[in-house]
Amino acid sequence: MFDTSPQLDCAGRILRLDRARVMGIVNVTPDSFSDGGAHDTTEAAVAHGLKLVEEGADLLDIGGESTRPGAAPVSVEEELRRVIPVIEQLAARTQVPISIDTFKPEVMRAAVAAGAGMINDIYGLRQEGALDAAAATGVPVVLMHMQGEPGHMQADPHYDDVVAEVHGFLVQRLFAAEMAGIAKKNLLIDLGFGFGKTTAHNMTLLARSERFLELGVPMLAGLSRKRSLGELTGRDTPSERVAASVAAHLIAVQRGARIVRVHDVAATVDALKIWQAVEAVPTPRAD
Ligand SMILES: Nc1nc2ncc(COP(=O)(O)OP(=O)(O)O)nc2c(=O)[nH]1
Repeated sequence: MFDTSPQLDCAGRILRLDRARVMGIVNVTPDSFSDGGAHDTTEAAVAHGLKLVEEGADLLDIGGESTRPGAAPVSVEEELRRVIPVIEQLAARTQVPISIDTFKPEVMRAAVAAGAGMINDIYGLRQEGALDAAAATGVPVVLMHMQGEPGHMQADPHYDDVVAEVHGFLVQRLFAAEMAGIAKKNLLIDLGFGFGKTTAHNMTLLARSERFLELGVPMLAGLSRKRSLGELTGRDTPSERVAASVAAHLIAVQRGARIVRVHDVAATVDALKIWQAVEAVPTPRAD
């Protein structure tokens, strides 16, 4: 029987989605909310990426601009200076697919030319030129929901029906991407936890994740160390939210997520091994 499970061709590096996959976060930024400054030189970022692959990351997500509320905007030149050397070195020194976390078309093109095999866009390709740039690269694209802009999205997020509104947004972005020439097999969605949402909104979306499976594309979930997890646990320091992050991503996988975007790769890989061991238990035959 041929393998019918979906897979992504990330510029020649195949990411099989026969089981949940772990995307390790490499923020080459001075101000990311949970690890800003920890890896903001090329050497430190490359070393961190290699460590995450050692820990079991199935792919890496390289980011050069923090999206946390109030983060300083970064120019195209500065973002390229930060991410391109890291992508080049990681692509040369590891076999896993490399994703670029950017919404700028110029960075998308340059990152793929440098060896990235996936685009992760928190704006869902809404910036001028992003649809065409992503289509031209031919690599898979993550379309994420965000209400508002990073600078003020958390001021007072409001929805009449957060599930319906996020669903409608993603339907529209999937349509726009396909109209721009991006094949549906190269599209993924992300509910955008923490991007213009309260903790209640985030938990509602997590609880109803399965609602989005009907869109027919793999779902990515990114709750790692986020503020909502801190609110629910009382853990004010992002690095103290590992258990909460693992729990949230396990639930996301149980409710349909195929990729989880995490800072804490080793802990997440271990948790998913338990999940997969239980999933592997055959269903008893109905006699
Ligand atoms: N697809 C996707 N991409 C994302 N990029 C950044 C962040 C924010 O987290 P982080 O990168 O840790 O922080 P910062 O944006 O401050 O660098 N979250 C997501 C997410 O949930 N989904």
